[in-house]
Amino acid sequence: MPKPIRIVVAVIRDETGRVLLVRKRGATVFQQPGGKRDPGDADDVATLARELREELGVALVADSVRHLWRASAPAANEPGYVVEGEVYAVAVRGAPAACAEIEALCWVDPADPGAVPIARLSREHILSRL
Ligand SMILES: Nc1nc2c([nH]c(=O)n2[C@H]2C[C@H](O)[C@@H](COP(=O)(O)OP(=O)(O)OP(=O)(O)O)O2)c(=O)[nH]1
Repeated sequence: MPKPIRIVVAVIRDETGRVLLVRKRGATVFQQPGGKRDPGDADDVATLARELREELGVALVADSVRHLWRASAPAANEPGYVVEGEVYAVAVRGAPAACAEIEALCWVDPADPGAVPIARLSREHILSRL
């Protein structure tokens, strides 16, 4: 078995409780904003701040960050791999927009995400627990 891919992901909610998901260019499923830790990131919060700035053009509100849990699932975009995600609830400053490799955003009701295609980590281990 290959080593799990370690990722750090964000739960960002709007005022009605909907959760922000992103779809990368070339991917079919939506997933949490976030990504792999870079060697230059001091910690998970640094990874989140960098990924949210790159993907959504927003600023992480540092004192909002709350670790929720760790969860694993088959990786959405890398067949044969498992992702192990540290999941954080966060607030951001600014209006999220699809930047860099993000092609689309969507806001879903975690209790009823509807027909949107959603990666397993998000569907089975994040949205279902919010
Ligand atoms: N960001 C993120 N990645 C997820 C989630 N669920 C899930 O299976 N993945 C998978 C997709 C990819 O296979 C891997 C994360 O890669 P990524 O492409 O988001 O991370 P990255 O920007 O740091 O990576 P890279 O382009 O440098 O390879 O984890 C999720 O909710 N959020």
